[in-house]
Amino acid sequence: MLSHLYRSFAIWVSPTFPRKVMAAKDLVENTIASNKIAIFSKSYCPYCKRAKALLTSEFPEETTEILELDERGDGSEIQDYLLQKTGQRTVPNIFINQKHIGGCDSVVGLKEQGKLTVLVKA
Ligand SMILES: N[C@@H](CCC(=O)N[C@@H](CS)C(=O)NCC(=O)O)C(=O)O
Repeated sequence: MLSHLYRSFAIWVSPTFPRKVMAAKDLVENTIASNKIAIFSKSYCPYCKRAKALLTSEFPEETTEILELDERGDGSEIQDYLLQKTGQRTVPNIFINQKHIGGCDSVVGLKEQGKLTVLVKA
């Protein structure tokens, strides 16, 4: 418990902390802005695998970027920023046409309701 508190404090007082948070914010916003489909994922996550498979097979022609947060040094800053932006901490965290969609359940639900293509082609 004490070591956890110390670690949190050490991160907050670190001179690189504000820079890392800003870099994560810019990266997330640029990824969303420059792609039709942006998927913030973790490589081992089954929900992510399902959502990635669905979106890449349904829309292979669309610009899609997938960031695997567990394979990056800045993954936790990205996840923190996504929580701040969307209220969602879990992955996958998906954006289509710059609109926040949610996770795997949301994408599968939209597909089942026949609403996914409309969102992507908007
Ligand atoms: N209902 C969610 C489930 C997503 C979920 O539980 N993802 C796990 C990874 S498999 C997660 O984000 N856990 C917290 C974390 O990795 O920080 C969805 O459909 O996307």
